[in-house]
Amino acid sequence: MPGMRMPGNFYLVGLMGAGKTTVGRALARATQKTFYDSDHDIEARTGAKIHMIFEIEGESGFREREAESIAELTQLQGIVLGTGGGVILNPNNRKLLRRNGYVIYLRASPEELYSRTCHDKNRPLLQTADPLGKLRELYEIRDPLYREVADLVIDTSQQTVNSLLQLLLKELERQP
Ligand SMILES: Nc1ncnc2c1ncn2[C@@H]1O[C@H](COP(=O)(O)OP(=O)(O)O)[C@@H](O)[C@H]1O
Ligand SMILES: O=C(O)C1=C[C@@H](OP(=O)(O)O)[C@@H](O)[C@H](O)C1
Ligand SMILES: [Mg+2]
Repeated sequence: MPGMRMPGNFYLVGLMGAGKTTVGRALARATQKTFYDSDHDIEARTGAKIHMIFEIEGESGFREREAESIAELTQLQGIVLGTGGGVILNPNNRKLLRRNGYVIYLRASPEELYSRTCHDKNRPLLQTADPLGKLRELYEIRDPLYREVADLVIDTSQQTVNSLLQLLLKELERQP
């Protein structure tokens, strides 16, 4: 149902390859909200790609920049926010997401996530000898954290970006 206006903010969480950026952009268009992505925000502020920030400042430097970005983006109203997959590791990020928007967890199996991300070089955590093993490890650690912050869990298995969008719009319409 394109063009449907809904109140508030929608925040998308999930692992790398879950579709936060792609589905988030489509959801923003359909709900007439402005789309933001925390990774794009960090790249715009620094003028550097995510993999470059990891190379220069390490994961901890990236996480600091990510927390700054989340603190600012969660002040905005009427947005769809695609977060980075590791955003939920920081308790303050989790608090800000829960407090300021409706949080949607896009779930997928490590195998599906692998098939969606295996050709992309801009995800430094997956540039290892065993990226599928890494995704399995991250899934174990993070799935409970995504569920902790989520108002809605959507299984993205066997769904195209468009069918997910339709499913999401139907679910969101039912919310008070
Ligand atoms: N439901 C889906 N089915 C198939 N491919 C998908 C789906 N969601 C996303 N993708 C593809 O997977 C890749 C990663 O998507 P992206 O939106 O960047 O994920 P994230 O931001 O969660 O890491 C993109 O090429 C995107 O087109
Ligand atoms: O899962 C993670 O820790 C990360 C996910 C990435 O975003 P996507 O989930 O959009 O790929 C990006 O923030 C960075 O490479 C770290
Ligand atoms: Mg993304």
